[in-house]
Amino acid sequence: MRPIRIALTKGRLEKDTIKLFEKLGFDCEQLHNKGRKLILQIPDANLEIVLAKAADVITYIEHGVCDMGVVGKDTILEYGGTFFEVADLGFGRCKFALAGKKGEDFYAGYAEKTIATKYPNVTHQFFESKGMDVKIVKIEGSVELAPLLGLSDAIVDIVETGSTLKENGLEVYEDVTAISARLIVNTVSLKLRKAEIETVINYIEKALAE
Ligand SMILES: Nc1ncnc2c1ncn2[C@@H]1O[C@H](COP(=O)(O)OP(=O)(O)OP(=O)(O)O)[C@@H](O)[C@H]1O
Ligand SMILES: O=P(O)(O)OC[C@H]1O[C@H](OP(=O)(O)OP(=O)(O)O)[C@H](O)[C@@H]1O
Repeated sequence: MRPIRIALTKGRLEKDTIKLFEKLGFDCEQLHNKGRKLILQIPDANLEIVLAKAADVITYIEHGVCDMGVVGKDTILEYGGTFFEVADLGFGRCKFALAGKKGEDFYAGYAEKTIATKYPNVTHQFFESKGMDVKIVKIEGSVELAPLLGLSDAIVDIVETGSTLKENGLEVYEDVTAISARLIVNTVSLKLRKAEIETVINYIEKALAE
């Protein structure tokens, strides 16, 4: 049987996830010296680590080719899917916020608003919950440009330190939802390899409580 596979979101969540694995006592030598390798071993724990883009972590878990995953709540809210969300890992903290040019009253006037975002589903749900019709424009990155260039009235985007907004003359109008990294598990794996997966979850929960 193959080792339990954990899909790890590349980029901002990588360092803190490795720190957590080290706290569990795992040998993370391969993770530290990965070079361009995408599949790495934690030999002493019989775990295999797969490095993937955020949305792909969910895809690999849903298809059952990875058993567990570490992914931001932002990705879970945007892409959804069938899996168990078993723990809030407490790192990767940031938030979704509605933001726009400083000093403007977003809710003034009756004209339909245009919102630019990398997260159309989160944005749709946010405005639907307010009973407000908006036009959503999908942007792939540096979403802050959209209101500055006059493409949108506001953005829904991730805010962490707030520096990107501040340095571009923008401000938060309203918080949408808090975000942090989550541990997710394939529903079938949790049944078929229950003991092994629960051992990892228990280790993680113990480390988080320390
Ligand atoms: N300032 C931030 N901006 C974006 N994501 C953040 C931030 N702080 C924490 N995160 C978390 O880190 C996760 C990974 O973000 P990262 O920017 O590394 O990859 P990404 O969102 O796929 O972006 P890119 O397409 O630029 O690689 C996000 O899904 C989110 O949960
Ligand atoms: O509040 P801050 O600490 O400034 O962080 C928020 C910024 O970081 C993210 O962008 P990222 O760097 O991932 O680039 P992107 O816009 O190309 O996605 C996010 O989309 C914001 O632009």
